[in-house]
Amino acid sequence: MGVPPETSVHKTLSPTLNQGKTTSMREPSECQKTPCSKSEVFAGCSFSELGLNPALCNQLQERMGFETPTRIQAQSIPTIISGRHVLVNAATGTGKTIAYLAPIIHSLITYDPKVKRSDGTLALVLVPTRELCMQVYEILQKLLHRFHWIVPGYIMGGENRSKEKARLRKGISILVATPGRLLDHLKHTASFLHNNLRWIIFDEADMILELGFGKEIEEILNILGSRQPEFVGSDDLHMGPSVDQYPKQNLLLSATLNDKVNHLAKISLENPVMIGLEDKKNKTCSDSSITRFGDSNIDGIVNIKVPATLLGSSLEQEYTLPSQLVQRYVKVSGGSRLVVLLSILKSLFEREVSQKVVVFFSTCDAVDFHYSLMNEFRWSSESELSLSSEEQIKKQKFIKCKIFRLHGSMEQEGRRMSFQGFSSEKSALLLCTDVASRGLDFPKVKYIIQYDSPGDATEYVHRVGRTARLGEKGEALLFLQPVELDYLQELLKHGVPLKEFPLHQTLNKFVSHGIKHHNKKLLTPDTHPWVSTLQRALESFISTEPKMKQLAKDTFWSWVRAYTAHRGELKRIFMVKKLHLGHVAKSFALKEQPSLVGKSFQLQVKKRKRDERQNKKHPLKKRKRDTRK
Ligand SMILES: Nc1ncnc2c1ncn2[C@@H]1O[C@H](COP(=O)(O)OP(=O)(O)OP(=O)(O)O)[C@@H](O)[C@H]1O
Repeated sequence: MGVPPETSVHKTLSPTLNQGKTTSMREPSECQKTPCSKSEVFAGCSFSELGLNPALCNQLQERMGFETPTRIQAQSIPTIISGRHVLVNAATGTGKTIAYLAPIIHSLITYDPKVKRSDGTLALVLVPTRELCMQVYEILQKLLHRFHWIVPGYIMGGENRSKEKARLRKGISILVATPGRLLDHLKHTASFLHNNLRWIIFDEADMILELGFGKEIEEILNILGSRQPEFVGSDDLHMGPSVDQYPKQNLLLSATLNDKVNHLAKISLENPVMIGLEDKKNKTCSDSSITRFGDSNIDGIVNIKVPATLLGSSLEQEYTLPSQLVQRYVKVSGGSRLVVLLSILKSLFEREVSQKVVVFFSTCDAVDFHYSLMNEFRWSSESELSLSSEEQIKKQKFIKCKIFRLHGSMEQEGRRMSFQGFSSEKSALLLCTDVASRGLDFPKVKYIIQYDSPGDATEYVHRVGRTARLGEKGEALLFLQPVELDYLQELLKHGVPLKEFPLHQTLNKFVSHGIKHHNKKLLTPDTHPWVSTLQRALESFISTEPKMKQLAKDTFWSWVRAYTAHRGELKRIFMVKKLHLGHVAKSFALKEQPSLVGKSFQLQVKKRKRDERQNKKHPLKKRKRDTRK
């Protein structure tokens, strides 16, 4: 294998580890701004000015249609080419994937002699979810179209291990992987060659750790010999490759950072450059200096001492959200939630011919229930009671659009089809859990609805980040019950202010036949005739469909269970005892609250106890919401 051309840059680096030191790399005034329109997302330079190989620049332009780099790409690409370890913290949808893939491909293209499959894996991209794994792999395939000798590949949970083994045996130059499956192959696939590994990239680094993969990551770093020496225990020393043939470079990227990333940064990054951190954090760094785009003179970058925590506490982190994103909340009591959700969705899909909406739920059951309900519930604008049989036939789907679902309990093939189907549709609705909240780049999503509130502000940021990407417009709506309104203060602590959604405007659009005129302004969602009419229709539908009724009951139980799973400060806001469970039942179109003493509920309780026992063993995997990735 050829000698990497950038190694000379490394000679200027201190050969010793520089733990606790980072470098701030900022383009004057440009990276100070929140991305708020296309002109502020993109940099004022070309890909070739960043020093990228001309053939790769062509590929970016012709195959991908990318004329200009984004600001985060303009900052990251030259720094990564220079060989420095990097930590990138930038808003959702700002092009972080190309920011790390382009410089790695650039470096691999320039290897002389050329990279061969027998060199094994040279770059490893770690991602938290299977969908993100597929997405990064697909981008890689496009980028590498002209560079057939550099082979992309992926390994992830849910796939066939033997087929993966065969692919690894042949050799994969750039490998995208989920942590569990990667560790499995590192331990059990002898033909997986990785001693030439040069790059490890943690995409959505905080999520990988949030999911409880901390131990796996440490083990992976040990096996790959990429853990920083002073953090390697004596037992681990034998695990890495005997000779570090080429300089290693690790990259961490995420739109949000947390305390656990501090630890990962410490054990995996050597003297890193920090890109995209907000002003506030840099102010804590006394002697930061500025490096311009394309400046690979790393002597010009001053290392800065950072406090004990590299990134500050996640409890106080201010998040950067695209400012063109319209963020609102809607206050709805439990009993009217379902009708309000369906009404908002109906009006969104009637408003625009091509509309893409994502709705987040807390549990897999909730996704399945609403998916079945929205597909099966039929409606006519006439009042239910006055319908003749002929009119019954005219009843149509309430929300007329393609509906997809995505959650962690689905079969792999179903997940793949939903992911690809929703991505390729021009107009569609996706019902999902947080499995879809990270990194997924569904084109043209205009509206995000958080029907069940997110765990914490970080999750909020990632969920809404599925819209308003790359300077595009987008709207986000958070459902809150009156007793949950303190959550707005939680968001505000992180610099996320929300305005109230004018719900009456949406509800007033719907005519409810046979109901006498009210003063519309005085109506609340709970007293609105449209809400009660639709609620009655939904309850009558559920009561006549035994399967749906059982699903509604199961969903009610698991929803209550998930509601108790909020952590820390949020426990104070989301308290089951503050909820009216009869109203919660109405939100599943049940006329009565299901018993909390029945057989099914006992099964749920047993499951919760089992989870709690597991949580004691694995404290990081605490949430009972859908955390399966
Ligand atoms: N230079 C560019 N010009 C035009 N489009 C780009 C450019 N770079 C990336 N994109 C597109 O921008 C979108 C967002 O990119 P990407 O998914 O990498 O963002 P991200 O910052 O990783 O987001 P998240 O934090 O949500 O993971 C993608 O559709 C990608 O193809």
